[in-house]
This record gives sequence, C-alpha cells and structure tokens, in this order.
Amino acid sequence: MTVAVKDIHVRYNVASSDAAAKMRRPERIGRRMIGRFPSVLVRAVAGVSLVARAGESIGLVGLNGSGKSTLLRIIAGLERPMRGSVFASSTPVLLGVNAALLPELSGAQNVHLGCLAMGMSPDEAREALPTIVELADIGGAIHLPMKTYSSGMAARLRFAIAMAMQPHILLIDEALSTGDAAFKDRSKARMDAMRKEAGTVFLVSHAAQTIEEECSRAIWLHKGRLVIDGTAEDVARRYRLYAWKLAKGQPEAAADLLAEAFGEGFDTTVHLIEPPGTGAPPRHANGAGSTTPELLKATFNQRR
Ligand SMILES: Nc1ncnc2c1ncn2[C@@H]1O[C@H](COP(=O)(O)OP(=O)(O)OP(=O)(O)O)[C@@H](O)[C@H]1O
Repeated sequence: MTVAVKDIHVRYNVASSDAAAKMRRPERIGRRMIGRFPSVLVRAVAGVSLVARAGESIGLVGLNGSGKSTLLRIIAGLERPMRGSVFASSTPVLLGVNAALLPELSGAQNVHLGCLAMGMSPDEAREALPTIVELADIGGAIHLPMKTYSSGMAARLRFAIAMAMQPHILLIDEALSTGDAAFKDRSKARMDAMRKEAGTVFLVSHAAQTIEEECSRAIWLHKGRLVIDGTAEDVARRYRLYAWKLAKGQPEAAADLLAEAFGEGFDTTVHLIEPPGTGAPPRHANGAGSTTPELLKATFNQRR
C-alpha cells in the first residue's frame, strides 16, 4: 500500500458578502471595525477515507468545488486537515496547473528552481537539466521566459520537472489537460512506467473519458464526501450520466443517480498499526506535517 487516507475533514471559513448583506447595519459596522467579517463555513472535504495500492492509477472526479484539489493538497502534505490523517510510503509529488514557476525566468532557470524546491542539491539540479529538457521537448523555447509559453508548453515543463524526482506517488491536478496528443502519449507512457515500478498516480480530471483512458480506479467526490470508489469504467460511466442529466436540466434524475451511487459504494475504514519502537510521528499524522515520509502500517476494511 502506498497511501492511506483516514477520515479526512477540511473546513474553511470564508468571508461572505451575502452573510454580510443579511446582517443588521450596526452589527455589520461593528464587525468591520474589529476586522471580523461575516463568514460562512465551507466543508471542502467531509470524512474521506481511502487506501491506494502500488501500481494503481486513481482518478478523482466530481463537480466544481467538490473537494478534489483540496484532497490532493492534503495528500501532498501542503495543507493540514482539521481532522484525520494521511500516511504515505514516500513523499508525494504534486503536479498542479499553478505549480510555482516564475514567469519572468526562462524555462531552464525554472527547471533549476523547481528541482531545488523539490529538495535536490544544486549539483543534482544541474545534472537533471538535460533529462528534463529532453522529456519536456519544447525545443529552443527552454531559453525563453516562461511568460511567453503556451499553456501546453508550460504543462510539458511542469510534468518533466515533477518526473525528475522519480516520484513513487504522483498527484496530478488537471495539469495535463492542456497538452497536445503527442504530450499526452508521452506523459501516459511515463506514468505507466512509474506505476509498473510500484508507483501510484492520483489524477484529477473533469473529463470522464480521461479517467477511463488513464486510470484503473476512480473516486467520485460530491460536496466533500466520497460518493463511490470503484473501477474507472464504472465510476466514469455513472458520473458522466449524472453530469449529463444536470446539463440537460434534469436535477431530480441527477439526484437519483447520485443517491444510487452513494448507496452502492463501499465504506472504507482504515486502521493504523504503529510499528514497534518508532515514537516519531509519520509524515502527515494528524495533520502534523512532519517531514519524515515513513509509512505506518495500515489495514483497511470495506463494508457495504
Ligand atoms: N483556500 C481556500 N479557502 C477557502 N475556501 C476554499 C479554499 N480552497 C478551496 N476552498 C473551497 O473548498 C471547496 C472545495 O474546493 P476544491 O478546489 O477542493 O474543489 P475541486 O473539486 O477541486 O473544484 P474544481 O473542480 O473547481 O477545481 C470549494 O467550495 C472551495 O470554494
């Protein structure tokens, strides 16, 4: 097993102009004076548990705002959950559309920075450059500022930088969606090779077809809850039909499909077994965000 996610909850308090508008004027003014603006509670992830195994490619689908990106950030250890734990067998690498590259710098300079940010030494970063440039395959553009890149060129470079770390757990947040057909083939081949070497890929996509083509398993999230965890084919088929009903203006039919999927899903319970003699907390235990990426043993049950 490569990743165990145990009962994750994430909530955000978000300032709301609507909540402000519904308040009486004196209260609104009072709150503004003390800098406490009216807010609403958003449940981004509500009690998600899952276990990922070596060799799996797991798609995450769901409507906008269903919690897919938040869950990936939690698995990557970039954010702390309010409750719950994540355990990983090695450091997950998150490849997102917003990966922090600097638009004024050239592609090559960004490769260097990206490698350093992922923990390579300056020498290792210099050594990695030719391999990254070859995988990105963007020709002479590697010496031009990144602000001049098309979204597909930037996606190629980000993917190549992430793969340079030879991750065993790769988290991809829509970052490949802008690539052309050749890039999609190349990136799929690299991800397949990675999975064969006992790696795991998580892939967020709005396109059910991408999930079917690229993943062996899929998870549907809705308002932060896990609706169903199953084969990519089954989950993509159900989600596609649901989204189609919504798009056709048939919310009742869509709600029935959602309820049916909730009803047929499995409940995953993760039990964590502390290895003897290790007092140190694992990587994301209880959201502690410590930096040792060791795995605690986890067992899991799935109940209807
Ligand atoms: N940093 C944040 N601060 C406040 N609210 C947030 C933050 N990040 C996410 N949210 C809220 O959490 C919920 C889940 O967002 P998230 O980005 O995880 O969804 P998503 O499924 O990835 O959406 P999309 O498909 O649109 O990318 C949304 O309601 C969003 O508004």
